[in-house]
Amino acid sequence: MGQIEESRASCLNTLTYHRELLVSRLRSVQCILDNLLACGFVCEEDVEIVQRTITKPEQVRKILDLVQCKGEEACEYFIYIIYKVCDAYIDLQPWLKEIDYTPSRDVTVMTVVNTDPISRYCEKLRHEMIRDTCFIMSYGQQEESRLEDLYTDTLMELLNDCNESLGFLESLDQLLGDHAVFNPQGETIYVMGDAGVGKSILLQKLQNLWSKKELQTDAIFFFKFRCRMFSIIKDTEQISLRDLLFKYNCSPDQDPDHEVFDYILRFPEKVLFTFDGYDEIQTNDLMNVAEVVSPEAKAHPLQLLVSLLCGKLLQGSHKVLTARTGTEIQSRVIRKKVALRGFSPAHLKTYIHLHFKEQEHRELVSVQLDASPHLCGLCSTPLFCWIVFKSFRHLHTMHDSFHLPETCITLTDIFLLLSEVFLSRSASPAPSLLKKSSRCASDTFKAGLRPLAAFAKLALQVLERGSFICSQEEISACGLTEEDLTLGFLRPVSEYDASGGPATFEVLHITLQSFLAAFALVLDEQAAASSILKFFTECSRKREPSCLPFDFCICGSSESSEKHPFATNDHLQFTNLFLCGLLSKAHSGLMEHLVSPVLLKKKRALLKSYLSTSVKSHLHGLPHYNGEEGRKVHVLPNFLWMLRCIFETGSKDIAQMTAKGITAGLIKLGYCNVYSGDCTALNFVLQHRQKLLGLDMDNNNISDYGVMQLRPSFSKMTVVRLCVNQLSDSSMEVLTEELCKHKVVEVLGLYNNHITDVGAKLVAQIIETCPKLRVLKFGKNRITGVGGRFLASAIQKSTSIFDVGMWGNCVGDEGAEAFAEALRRHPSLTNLSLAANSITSKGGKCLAEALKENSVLRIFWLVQNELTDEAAPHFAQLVQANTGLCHLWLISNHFTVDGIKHLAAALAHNTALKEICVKGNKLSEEEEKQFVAEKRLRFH
Ligand SMILES: Nc1ncnc2c1ncn2[C@@H]1O[C@H](COP(=O)(O)OP(=O)(O)OP(=O)(O)O)[C@@H](O)[C@H]1O
Repeated sequence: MGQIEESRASCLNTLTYHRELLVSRLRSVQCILDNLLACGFVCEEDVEIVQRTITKPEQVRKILDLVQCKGEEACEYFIYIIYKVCDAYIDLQPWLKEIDYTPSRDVTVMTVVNTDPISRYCEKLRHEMIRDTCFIMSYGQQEESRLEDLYTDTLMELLNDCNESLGFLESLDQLLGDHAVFNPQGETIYVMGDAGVGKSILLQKLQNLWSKKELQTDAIFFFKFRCRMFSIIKDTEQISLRDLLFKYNCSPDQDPDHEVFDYILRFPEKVLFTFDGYDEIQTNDLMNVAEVVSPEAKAHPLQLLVSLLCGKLLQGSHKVLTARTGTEIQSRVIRKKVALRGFSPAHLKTYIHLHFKEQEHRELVSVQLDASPHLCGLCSTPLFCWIVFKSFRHLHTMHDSFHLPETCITLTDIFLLLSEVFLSRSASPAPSLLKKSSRCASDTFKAGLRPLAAFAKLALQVLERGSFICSQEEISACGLTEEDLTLGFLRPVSEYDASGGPATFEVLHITLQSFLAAFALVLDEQAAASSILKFFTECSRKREPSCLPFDFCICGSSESSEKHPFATNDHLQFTNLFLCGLLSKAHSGLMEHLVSPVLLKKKRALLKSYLSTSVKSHLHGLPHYNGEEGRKVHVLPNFLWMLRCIFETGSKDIAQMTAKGITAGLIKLGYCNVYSGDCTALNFVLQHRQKLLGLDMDNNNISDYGVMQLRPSFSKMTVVRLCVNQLSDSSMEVLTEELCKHKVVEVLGLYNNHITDVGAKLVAQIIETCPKLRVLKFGKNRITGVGGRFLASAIQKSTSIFDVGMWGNCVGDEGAEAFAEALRRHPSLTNLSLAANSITSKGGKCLAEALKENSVLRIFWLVQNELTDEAAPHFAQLVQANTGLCHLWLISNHFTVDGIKHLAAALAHNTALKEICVKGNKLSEEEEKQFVAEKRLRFH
């Protein structure tokens, strides 16, 4: 009791003693008053008196006077409020620590209600965010799926500023963390990915986790924006940062003193922003928009956006920005970069499980997918996967016999399926009545032609004026009724208009808008037939972006945004692609029901002739250069779009002509954002190739499905470069079968994939069987000593191989010993890297001993291993043996000055060695200096 008394007495004293500090730091007066009133420590009149006082410090003084005169209990309760509502009294938390405050048992039974505007606002934000994010955007308007029921992880690859892979994110929490930050000054986390890969859904998941307090972050405010909104606002409209935050998200209630905004300005690090779809901003020169530095100033929302991204406004706030791949963004603002790569095979399995509740459906779909790697490739893009699954479910429910198309389904097929689902919904009263009826797609399209044509016309109109949004008037002008809107092609949008203006709509997905626009071009019987080519012309006018990794980062130049306002023109490319699909022979059966066959034929001929001419001129104009592997050509992303279009047309003639037109011996498609679905298109062309060809597809996203699609083309491939492509052992099975059958491969690049010892055994088979194989790049996989043994033993038997890269595996001493055996008197190997392979002195000794008998090896990399001075005498003997070795790389091992002395002494007996690099070993700067005379011993 005595102790409690003492602590109570100390609360009163504490308030007196720290009065000045409390007066200057206590801000949220209302919450204190509300609680004091609720507990009866003050009365209504007291509250009024305090509220009548004008300045905040005066109000605090009054409250302090009141509680102090009410006694110790009131004083302790006063401190307890500050302790409990820590968000609102963040400035006083250090003070509580300083006075070592712990609430007494008596006070903890008292209730404290958080009526602070900041906390209330955070609650409101979370509440609204939960409401806005718990469902995945409804495509059919009738059905909605809960995000948590359907969200499936996707591959999230971390990239550096030159777009080189830094591995994969394991969870969404890591997105906001410091891992893989390459520019600490930048404040924006940049998430990029192709159409439909799940950028918006990823943000939605992030928002949903935050709203449920399940995201690891200190952010207590979360503002979400869709970028297309920024350019929809009139040029003349000027708004303040406060309006941007509060009008376009939610606004604080009962905050007469603007405490929420003040708090945001004071603690920007508590704020998290997401900006979705930066590519959708329609402005000519986004990079040169004038920045705003004052939070009070009014400016166009785009200026506010750019200023937020650059950290001129709310510096220190967290920002996640998404955009389509290829969108140009100033690298100085980017903190870290993540590329979304869609569903992996394991993710796809999970998604099947989540999507289909019925076991029968799950099994049917799995069987059909297993039979078609091409379909799996397409389904690695979540949007396409969703459409395929949704169509399957709908059509399977309606018609007993529905199966997914078996061979070579195209993107056009996928969007036709979606349209059929939409149209059939309106036509069919209840699925059960129709069950077992046979499906007739052309009947569904014929019956739905009026609304379909109207939606298509609308989509084209909107696309032509470079927009994604349409008004109610435009909708009516196209002849669409309220009932048509329920079909599912459009959805209402509210977030663009803060003032509650008339309703606007958007097509459910931009890619669907492109599809509908293409449909309109085909259906149009009024315009000249040649108008189908308008977007081709537009795309070819645009500056061709480069595939090179570093070019992507160089931006900010005004020339990049030429005539067309969009940052990328993917949506136009997609329109062209769908046009090719709709005009293909494969779809003529359907299209002839919808448009006059004569006109259709005319349009098809026009398209074919255009494609032929442009493929020819494209291939002709590509820059060729001579490299080690012969005459090369580095193709540009436009070439990829051409391949996609050719595949959609299904025209063997054009494919043949393209295959013939490739005059170079090697095509480089590195960093071109090729995904697994594209490999079918590539194969469609390459299968017509007679001559041998090298294919460099390093740094793409083709996965095992892509390799399966390329299977027939491997017969002609001399160079197979598939580095950084997420390949697993199953790809090695395909490669081994094909390459060993045809035996023409000379270069095999498999660096940085997910290959294990199982795959290494298969690759060993390739080395043994292919007599022309010269180069093997196999670094950064998951090879241990076991796999190392297979490879070394195969290399031992090869007489052609001269360059082997094994950097960054884990072959250890077991692998080192095997490689030592292989190297002893090996006839051809001149360059070997066993860097970063956990090799200790034991393995190092074996290697050095064996190499004494090898007179062919010129470059030997043992960087980043665990060699110590114990191995030094053996390497010294190797050096002394003067075998012909020119470069010995021993960087970042554990040699000390004693070990290096051995090497230095041995160099005196060697004439062939150009250098031994020993940087990053265990020598001080002073110790390194004693070797300055030996120029070939390099520490830098
Ligand atoms: N992680 C995921 N889990 C489940 N479904 C997903 C996921 N990601 C995407 N989807 C499905 O794919 C559809 C399209 O995804 P989303 O709109 O996020 O693509 P996007 O990358 O933003 O495309 P765009 O660049 O064309 O706007 C979603 O509506 C959803 O049905």
